[in-house]
Order: sequence, then structure tokens, then C-alpha cells
Amino acid sequence: MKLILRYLKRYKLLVLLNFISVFGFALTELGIPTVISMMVDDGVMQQDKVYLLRMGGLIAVMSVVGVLGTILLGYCCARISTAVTCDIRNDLFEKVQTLSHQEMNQMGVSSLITRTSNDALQIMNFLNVILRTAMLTPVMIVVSFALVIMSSVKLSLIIAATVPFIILGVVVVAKVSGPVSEKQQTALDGLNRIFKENLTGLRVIRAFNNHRRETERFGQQNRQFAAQSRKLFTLMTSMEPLFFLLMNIAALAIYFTASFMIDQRLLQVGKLIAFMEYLFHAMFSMMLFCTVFMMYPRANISAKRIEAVMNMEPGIKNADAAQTETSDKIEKITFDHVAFCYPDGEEAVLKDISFTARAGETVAIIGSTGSGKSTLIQLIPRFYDVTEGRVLINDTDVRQMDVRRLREKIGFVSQKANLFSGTIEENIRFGREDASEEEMIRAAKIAQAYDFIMEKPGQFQERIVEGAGNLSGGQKQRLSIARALIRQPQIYIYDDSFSALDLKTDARLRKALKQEITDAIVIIVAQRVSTILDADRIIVLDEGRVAGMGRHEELLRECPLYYEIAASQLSEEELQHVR
Ligand SMILES: Nc1ncnc2c1ncn2[C@@H]1O[C@H](COP(=O)(O)OP(=O)(O)OP(=O)(O)O)[C@@H](O)[C@H]1O
Repeated sequence: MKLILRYLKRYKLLVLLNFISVFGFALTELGIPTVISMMVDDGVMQQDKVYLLRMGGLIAVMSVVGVLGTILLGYCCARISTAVTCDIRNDLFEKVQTLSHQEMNQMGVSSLITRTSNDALQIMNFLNVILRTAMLTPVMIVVSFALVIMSSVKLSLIIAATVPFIILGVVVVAKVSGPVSEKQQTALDGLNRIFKENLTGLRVIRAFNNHRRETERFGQQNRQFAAQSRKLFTLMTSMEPLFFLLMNIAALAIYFTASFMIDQRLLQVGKLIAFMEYLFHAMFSMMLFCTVFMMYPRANISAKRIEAVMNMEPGIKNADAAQTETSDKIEKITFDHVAFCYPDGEEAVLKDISFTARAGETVAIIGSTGSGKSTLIQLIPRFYDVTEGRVLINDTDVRQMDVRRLREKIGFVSQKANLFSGTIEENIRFGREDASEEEMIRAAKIAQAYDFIMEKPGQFQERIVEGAGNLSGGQKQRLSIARALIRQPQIYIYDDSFSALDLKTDARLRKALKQEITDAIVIIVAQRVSTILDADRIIVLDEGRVAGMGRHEELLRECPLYYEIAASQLSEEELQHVR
């Protein structure tokens, strides 16, 4: 619960106001029965009308104060609980932005979503209850039990007998509900994961006619979640009837004893009314307090799940002496005997990779699937850090550079064209918000996106739906290329970014890129040999090792693996031309 306290500290004034309104409320709630008891014993019994009127006025004032206190209490609870949850969500979101791919994989995207949504909601509900009742109930319990005892010590003994049973019940429920709550949240993670996978893979599921299987998978997980929820709710609600049973038995015993006491003039009727009123408040407050107590394990689990994310150390962060000032002009990128192994992998995915890419050059990387092409380029923007060797920009190790500054210099076009819901313009400007209209149009034109954008009814204002479902694969790729181009970076990295383009568009795009980007370093991962024919250097990767390096013609002659790839894609004539 340290998490909640840490965030509550930000709203000290409101918490204080909350506390004051709680006291105001308690004072009036418990004051009114006292005044009623006085009215009955000293006013009604003595037929003193003036006294009755005075006391009636006092009750009216106390009621107004009580109502105002309750409204203020409600306001404070709502303000604090929503503000704290909002802060927690914002901080979680910000934290997730700093996590590297490794931590994201470790935690799981669905679990991160559940933690930000459902776990934060649990904290909000708990806070709402705690601010409303946890502050109020201890005050009410102590004061009203004191008044109960003061009203009649004998009758209080009957109540004392029920207290151990109540405490025992609450402790048992709290102990059992903690682990159940954890299982419930984990089941919800799983439910979200299946739902997310199904929505993103809807077409595949339909194409393979697998919706029954998926529905069954979802149903199974849903049943698991429902079972845990049922257990939890049953546990939480089981306390209430038991509590009322105890209360009713106690009330019977009290009335029975009180009738004897009144008979023997040991107790007045007014005192009995007040006693029952105090008792009602004491028991009701106790029940509310028990609810808070029972809610605690659930909120505690959620707080722990949130804290686990907050306390995660980002794998990629700035070195202590990170260079915030990188030289403006990037002359070269050097891979110096680089090896890389994924944190959860057993074997190195890249082994002893060395090459240099200079400004104005295009370096292409080709190789069979799984040979390590995408992994290699992800080491440049530090999505991962090398396991051995160094990646240098000019002569500085990227690990010594400020991550933000480093990434500012890079235009990265990922293998999967990720676009965001919003307009086409917003998506292109994602690369650089302050770009001019001309720069945006220029980027769209080089990326060969301009024509299809102009054909859309909304043109640059055309809306892209979630997951860019209203665009073709090639259109998505071209927009993500435009997004990188508008940035005008010094390093371009294309991770198989032309694969969805037809050969004609691919050729036009490469021609435009060559004309417009003359001074930057361009690194292209490609599957198609035709995409990289003109590259200044082609690196052929085979199981994480460099199997060949050179221009297209040289490699055809000297690298059997490259020849094999080219032979599978080019015509006999194109191959003979080189030989
Ligand atoms: N996050 C990851 N964790 C563990 N292993 C990974 C991870 N990503 C990729 N790999 C493994 O690393 C190897 C290289 O993958 P990589 O994606 O770099 O290959 P690639 O050459 O780009 O393949 P493709 O052409 O199919 O995109 C593969 O064996 C893959 O299984």
C-alpha cells in the first residue's frame, strides 16, 4: 500500500478536508441520538415543550451540518480517488514508454493493459471506500462504543460477546481472498490476451475457419475468470448475512435483558433508545470497516502488480556520462565485431559482424528468414544493446550516446507498418510535428503515397481507423516511409519496408529516394534482390554470420549463397549478364 500513500501525499490538503468532513459527519450522526435521548427522558417525560422545541432546533442544525459534511466528504473522496488513479495511470503509461522490448516481452502487452486499466480501477474503488469509510469508521466505532458502554455497561457485555466472532470472520475472509484475487487478475490478463490476439488476427481466424476453436479457447479462459470472480464475490458477501445473524441474536438478548432492567427501574426508555441507536452506528461502522478490511487484499494485489511495472529497471538507458551533444553530422556507422544474443535466447543470433556504412551510401542486408537481419538493424537505435563488440556512430559507441538524441537522428521504418488512429496528416507528421505543408507533401511524393492520398475523399485529412484496416498493405508501408522521410534524418533504416509494394512502385520509390536522399546513411533490409541491386554494399547474412559483402555483381561471382538467392528471383538473362 506504499503506492497509494505515495500518491496520496500529493493531495495533502484534500485529505485534510476529507478528514475534517469525516469528523463533522461523525459528530452530528452520534450527537443526534444523544439529543433524542435527552428529549425523551427530560422533555417528553416531563412534558417540557420549550425544552422540546430547543432540542428540536438543535437537531435541525445538526442535520444541516451533517448533510453539508456528507456532501463535502463525497466531493473529497471523488476528487482524491480519481486524481490518484489518473496519476497512477499517467505514470504507468510514461514508465511503459521507457521499457525496452525485452521488458515488454517479459511483462506481456495484455498484462500491461490490464494493470493500467483494471488494476488501477481496483485502486480507485478501494480509495473511494477507504476515504469515505476507513477514516470515518474507526472514529464512529470508538466513539459509539464508548457511548454504548456509557449508556449501559450491562447491556454492553452482550455486544462484547459477539465481537470475537466478527473479528474471526473478517480475518479468515481477508486471508483467503488475497490469493483468489491474484488468480482473478491473472485470469483477466489471459482473457485480454486472447481477446487482443483474436481481434488483430481476425482475418486469419476466418480464413482458417477456426472461430469455433477460438470461441472455445476464449470461453475456457472466461470460465476460469468467472470462477475466480465467483469465489471472490461469494467470500466477500458471505460476511454480511453472518453479521446480521449475530446482530439479531444480540438485539434479542438486549431487549430481553432491557425489559427486566426497565421493570426494576435500572434503565430508562430514552436510554434504551439511545443505546440501540449507538449500537446500530457502532455495528454498522464495524461492518463497513470489515468491508474495507476485506477489500484490502484485492487492492493490495493490484497495487503490487502496478508497482512491479513501476519498479522495472529499463534495460536500455543512458550511461552516466551519456553524450547529450552528438556531433551534428553523422559520417559513418560502424559495426565492430558485434555479437548479440536475445536475453531469453540460448544461442547468439548475430556473430562477429563488422562493417561500416558511410554518409551517402546505401547498405543492404539480405539473407534467409531468421538469419538475423532485423535484429542487426535494431542495434542501431538501441532497441537492444550488443552482447559483444560495439556499434559506433562516427567514433562514439551508441551506448555512450543519449538515447533520445540518437533516435532523433534516425528514420526507422519497421517491418510491420504501424500506423495510429487519426488522419493521414497526423500519421505523417508523427515523424516531425513542426514540418511545413510543403515538407509533408514532399515526403508523401517521395514515398509514392501522394497519388493515393489525393484519391481519398478526405485527402490528407482522411481518417485512418484503428490498426489502419482501411488501407492496403502497400499504402501502409508508403505512409510509414513518408513518416520517416519527413523527419529528414541522417540515418534511414528500412526493415523490409518495400515488400508489400509492386515491382513498379518499388522501382519508382527507390529512384526517388536515390535522387532526394544523397547525404544520409541508408540501411535496407530486403528479401527481394531487385530492391538492392544498386546498393553500394550488400551484406549477406547466414545464420547470424556475414557470408559475403560487396556489390551485386561481385557477390554473384563470389558468394554462392547470394547467387542462390538471386537465382531464385532473377531471370537467367539477368544472371548471365553478370557472369
Ligand atoms: N524477441 C526475440 N526474442 C528471442 N528471439 C528472437 C526475438 N526476435 C527474434 N528472435 C530470433 O532471432 C533470430 C533472428 O530473427 P530476425 O527477426 O532478426 O531474423 P530476420 O533475418 O529478420 O528474419 P525475417 O527475414 O524472417 O524477418 C530468429 O531465430 C528469431 O527466432
